Amino acid sequence: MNAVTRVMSKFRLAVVQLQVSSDKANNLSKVRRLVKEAAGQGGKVVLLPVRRSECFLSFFSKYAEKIPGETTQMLSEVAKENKLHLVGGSIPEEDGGKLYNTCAVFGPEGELILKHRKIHLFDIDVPGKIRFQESETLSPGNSLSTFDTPFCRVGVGICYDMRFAELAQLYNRKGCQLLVYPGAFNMTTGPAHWELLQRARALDNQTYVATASPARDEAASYVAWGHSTVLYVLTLHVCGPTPDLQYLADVRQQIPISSQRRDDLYAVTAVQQGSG
Ligand SMILES: NC(=O)CCC(=O)C(=O)O
Repeated sequence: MNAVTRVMSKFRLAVVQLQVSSDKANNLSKVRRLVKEAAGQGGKVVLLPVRRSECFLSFFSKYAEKIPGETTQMLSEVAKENKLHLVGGSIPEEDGGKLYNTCAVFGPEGELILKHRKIHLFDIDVPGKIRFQESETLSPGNSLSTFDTPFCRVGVGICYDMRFAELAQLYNRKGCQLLVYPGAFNMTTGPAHWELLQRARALDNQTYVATASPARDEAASYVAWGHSTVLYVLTLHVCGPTPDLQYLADVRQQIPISSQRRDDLYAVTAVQQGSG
């Protein structure tokens, strides 16, 4: 049975935007409180933002953890306590002497469903504005990451991954109805592209898209744009935090681009599915 045929038409998605600091214990206790609050309001899938360390490469090795490790153990407990799917933002992961930017996803029994390692590293140079070279510190992941909930199939990316239309297209081909991107755009690219990219991914793929950012902290050396987006969707409207899978199915039927693709003329294919 695939995700499309077994949907419960609506569910509540919660996106947590919190002020993230370098105080790990404080971040984790805020997460615990906010996920409980989201569950109390009917949240069945909860999306957390990237940790601040995503933005501070020098902190990456300092805060890196194994998975499972302290943070993911706590996220697993929180998912289990609240009986929901938890998309655990992203944390610095150390594995085999390499560092990754990794999003761990947990199910309602606290089980680790997957870990998505950021595939596209944020290496940009906008003169006078922002230069960032994640590849000097991090290694890229090599796998696509999707998971099933009782509501829909979900595709996972982290931050810069959202710029790559091909990834979202492949998730669409794999049956995803919701794409989630924990992220922390900056004050240069955020205003210009953060929302536009979400709309583009949603429109091209006729999927829901959700993003979670740390709250803006003007005192930080990397100021995140913030603007976690509850959901942008589809062709005609921006919706609230309740994805309506029936609406999505209707739009896909009304404007049936997935069956109208010219697979005889072009293709987007995954070349390999490595580990990590
Ligand atoms: N850390 C990131 O991936 C930031 C991505 C970003 O800001 C962008 O403009 O893309």
